[in-house]
Amino acid sequence: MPNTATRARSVDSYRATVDALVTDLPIERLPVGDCLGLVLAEDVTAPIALPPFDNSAMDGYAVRSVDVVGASEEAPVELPVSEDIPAGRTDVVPLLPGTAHRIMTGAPVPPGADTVVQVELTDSGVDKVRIFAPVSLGAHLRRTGEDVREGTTVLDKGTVLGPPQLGFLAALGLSDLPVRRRPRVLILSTGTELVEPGQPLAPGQIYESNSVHIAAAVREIGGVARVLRSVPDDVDALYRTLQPHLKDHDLLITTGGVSAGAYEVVKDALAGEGVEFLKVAVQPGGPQGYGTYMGLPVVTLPGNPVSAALSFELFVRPALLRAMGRPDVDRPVVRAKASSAMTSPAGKRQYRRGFYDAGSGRAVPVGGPGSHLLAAFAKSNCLIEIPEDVTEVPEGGDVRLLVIAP
Ligand SMILES: Nc1nc2c(c(=O)[nH]1)N[C@H]1C(S)=C(S)[C@@H](COP(=O)(O)OP(=O)(O)OC[C@H]3O[C@@H](n4cnc5c(N)ncnc54)[C@H](O)[C@@H]3O)O[C@H]1N2
Ligand code: MOO
Repeated sequence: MPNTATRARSVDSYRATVDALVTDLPIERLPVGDCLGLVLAEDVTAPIALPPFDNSAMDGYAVRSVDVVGASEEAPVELPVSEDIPAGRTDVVPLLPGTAHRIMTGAPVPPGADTVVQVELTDSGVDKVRIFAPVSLGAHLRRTGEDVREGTTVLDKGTVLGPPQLGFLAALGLSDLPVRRRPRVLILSTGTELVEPGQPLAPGQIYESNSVHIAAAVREIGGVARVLRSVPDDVDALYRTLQPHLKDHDLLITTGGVSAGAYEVVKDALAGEGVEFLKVAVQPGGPQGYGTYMGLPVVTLPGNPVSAALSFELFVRPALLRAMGRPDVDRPVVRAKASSAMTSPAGKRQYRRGFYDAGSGRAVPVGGPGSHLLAAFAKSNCLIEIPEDVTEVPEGGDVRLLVIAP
């Protein structure tokens, strides 16, 4: 008697299941330079003002504006230069009326000065300077607190820390930040046919690529990926490989060995050990598994490379981003016109690899629906979503896209 298929879970329901598996990551204080892509766990208050002191925006001369009124090419104003103030000078020497201090960009403006004359408007004198143009009061001064006032909230809890935010927080003197730490993801590929890239390939063997893709996808969102050497279709080898690493990770991702064949190593090893196997109504990515093995949350992805990648994209990526506290768990969605007709199986949500051209508003399917078509995936920038109740999309039909690359 043929195996009767149990009803497949919907994409949305399975996404919620995987989301619930991955717990929120703990809050830690991490060095500011290690926080790229992480999320602030508390509001940040400015411990100092920015700029912290009045300083010059130009290389030139600090003066009193009244002393240079009426300066021109024909009638330059000459002032004695009594001090030289490079950036970093920390002692304070007031400017006396009728004198100038030579000053560099970023150096503190001396008390008494209210204006900076840029060097190009002078003869660059060292002991005395001739000024050839009038300068308006306050020119080229960067005032204390003009950017940030001390004690104000400058970034809110929940802010994603990109280069501008990190540079700014460093400028405030913050050496470490309260963030949800990176998820540590353990990755294990399975399959006796797999060979590491760089090694010779015997007939019947293929290069192992899933772990490279999944690890890169984990790192792209700010996670820490640890890739184990792939295991053959041997349950004991799988247990032995996993055992030493179960403790220090937040999630285990396996690929392969979850469908209906005779050598399904992941299913054989983990079914009954806290991991449940099921079918999801999606193509690619039908056979899936999830659960907790020896205390470690596990997601078992199907082995076909596009299936594994899409399963990560649809189910695991949003769960990890949410656990990191990221507000932006979903890919940008756009609507476009299909450049050619497509078919899709009834009752399954299909994700076709595609190329979205924002200029024309068209989505071009790249390659077919097959879950082995890696070259097409590598040339795609979007996933074309064909809903469960749609079996045919006509040329020019309206489609929804997930934008996955620029
Ligand atoms: N009788 C059935 N057969 C299959 C079904 C089914 O429902 N009934 N489902 C098919 C679908 S859909 C998928 S997806 C695959 C999933 O199978 P597994 O998870 O058991 O994956 P494997 O059989 O181990 O591998 C599938 C395919 O992918 C290649 N592979 C595996 N791992 C890697 C890797 N790390 N790097 C590169 N390529 C990899 C492997 O060589 C196979 O060609 O099952 C279908 N079959
Ligand atoms: O569901 Mo499989 O993942 O289509 O190739």
